[in-house]
Amino acid sequence: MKFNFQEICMTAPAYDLTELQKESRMGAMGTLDTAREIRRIDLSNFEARKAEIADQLWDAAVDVGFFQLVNHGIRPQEIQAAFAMAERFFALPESVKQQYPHKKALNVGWESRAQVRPSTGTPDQKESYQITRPHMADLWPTEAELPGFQATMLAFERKSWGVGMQVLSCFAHKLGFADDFFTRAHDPEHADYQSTLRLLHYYAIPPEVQDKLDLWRAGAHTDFDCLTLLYQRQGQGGLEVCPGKEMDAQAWTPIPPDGDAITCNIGDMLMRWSDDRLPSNFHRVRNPQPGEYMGPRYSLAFFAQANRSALIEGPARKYPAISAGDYLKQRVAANFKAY
Ligand SMILES: O=C(O)CCC(=O)C(=O)O
Ligand SMILES: [Fe+2]
Repeated sequence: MKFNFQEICMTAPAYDLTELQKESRMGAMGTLDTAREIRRIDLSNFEARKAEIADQLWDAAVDVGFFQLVNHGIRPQEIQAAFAMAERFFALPESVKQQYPHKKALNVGWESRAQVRPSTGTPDQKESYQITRPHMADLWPTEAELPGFQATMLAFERKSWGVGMQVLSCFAHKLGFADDFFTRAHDPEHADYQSTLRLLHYYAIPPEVQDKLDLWRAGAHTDFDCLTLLYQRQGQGGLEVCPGKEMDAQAWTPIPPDGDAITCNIGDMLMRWSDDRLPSNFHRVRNPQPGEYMGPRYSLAFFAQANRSALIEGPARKYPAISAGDYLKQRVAANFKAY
C-alpha cells in the first residue's frame, strides 16, 4: 500500500470526533524538551494514604498527563514472566499467529503493520496481540503451541486491572463520583467488558535501513481509553510524550524505561468523562537513531476501557453522553481502515 501525505491531510477533517482532528495534525518530528518532570507516585500502603495519593495523581495528571507508579504491588518477577511470554508469542511462526488474526469489530487478536495512525498515515512498524477477556474464544494459541501463555496473560491482565482501578478510584474521588464509580464501569464480570491487554513488538531495524528511517514505530496519538498502564523494558526506549495542552509547540519529552515503574497516561475517554479537566496526552514511539540500540522493542500496555454499555457523561455534562462502546468503535475504525 502507498501512502500519500497530502491525501492523508485532505481526509483528516472527515473525522467526526474532535480527538481525531487533533491527532491528524501531530505527525511531524517536532523538537525535544527534556525539562518536563515525569512524576513518580508511590502507591504503597494505598488504603491508608489514599487521600495523599489522589492529590499527587491529580496534580501529575493535570500538569503533564504522564506519570509513573512505583510500589504498585505487581512483583518484578510477574512483569518479567509476562514479557518472556510475549516474546515467545511473537517468536511463533507467522503461520501460527495468523490463526489468531486481529478482529476489527472487537479490536482483539494479532496484527502486523496494520495500524495506520491518523497522525502519520503510515503503518506502525510493529506487531501486536490484544486480549479482551470476553472475546478470546478462538484467539488463544493452544497449550501445545505456547504452554502457559493464556494463564500467564490472564493473571497479568487481572493484576494490571487492579492497579488501574486503584488509580481510577482516586480520580473518581477527585471528580466527585463515588470511589468505586470507575471500578463498576470496568466490571470484568460483565459480558461487555472491553478493557484490553496489548502485547507489543516493534521490529528490529535491519542494518540496510538504519540510516534512512522515515517510518514510526508508533505514530503520535492519544489513547482511546480512560487510563493506560504501560510496562517498558530496560534498554528499549523510544517512548516520547507531548502534553495535550502544549500540542501546538510539538516539543517531545522522552520517557525512558525505569525499572519496574509503570508508566501511566490519561486517555480520551477519561478526558471526556472529566469534562476535559484530566487531559489526555500525545505520545509516540520513535525509531532509534544512528548510534542507538537497533534491536527489537517489547512493551505491554493495559488499556482500562469502560464497559461497552457504560455511559460517558462528565459531572458538568460538557459533552453529550455517549456509550463507551460507540466511542471506541469510532476510534478503532479510524486506525484500522484497510480491512
Ligand atoms: O509501546 C509503547 O511504549 C507505547 C504503546 C502505545 O502508546 C499504544 O499502544 O497505545
Ligand atoms: Fe498509546
